[in-house]
Amino acid sequence: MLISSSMLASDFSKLSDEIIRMDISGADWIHLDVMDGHFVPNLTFGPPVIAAMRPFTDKPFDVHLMIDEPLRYAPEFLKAGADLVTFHAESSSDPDKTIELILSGGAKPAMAVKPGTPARAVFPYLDRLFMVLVMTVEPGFGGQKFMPDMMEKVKELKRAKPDLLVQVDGGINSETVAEAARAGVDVCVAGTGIFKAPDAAQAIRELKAAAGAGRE
Ligand SMILES: O=C(CO)[C@@H](O)[C@H](O)COP(=O)(O)O
Repeated sequence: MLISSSMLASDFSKLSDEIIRMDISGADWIHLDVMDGHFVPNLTFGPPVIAAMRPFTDKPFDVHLMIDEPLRYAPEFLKAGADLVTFHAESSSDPDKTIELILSGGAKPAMAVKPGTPARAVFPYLDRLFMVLVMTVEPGFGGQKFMPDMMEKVKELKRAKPDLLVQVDGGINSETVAEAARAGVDVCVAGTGIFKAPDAAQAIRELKAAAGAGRE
């Protein structure tokens, strides 16, 4: 199980230290939640802040765009150093054009579905997607409860394309990570469970161990 640590739960007053802390704690990817106040009822950060964080780690930047117009803004996120760009099936941008743009910028494209959106919304694009993100909470805020019903979507996606990476995001802890692993999830986003733990490295190790046990 890969762990993508969500900077949404970090201390924003010391982002460079927090990135370094995740780097040395064993996070596989750094998850960056971009919210525009329209697509979701919250605002976070944009390309300049991501570009400022970029020099502090070589780990992949996993940028989750919770914005209305990913096609319009994706070039700025590519320039800021995004390695993966995830946009939502519910956004107003054309998915084919958005995928093309991300690929032409040298990054990996992914699509996300909110809890109320069926997995089949991304089926037409699966052949060009590196990953699908199944939201396990309503996007917008950290610290919410994992929705176990979403595991059906994970299984459906894996049946449709077995080598697709499936990511889940929201409410991940040592119990829910095992449930996700059993369903076939490859990447878990975790914010609160890592940043608020007394020892982030231990929290990441525990998540990975629990996922391993869940798969057995
Ligand atoms: O995208 C989001 C929320 O919209 C997530 O990345 C959360 O930030 C995950 O946080 P926790 O549930 O682990 O606190």
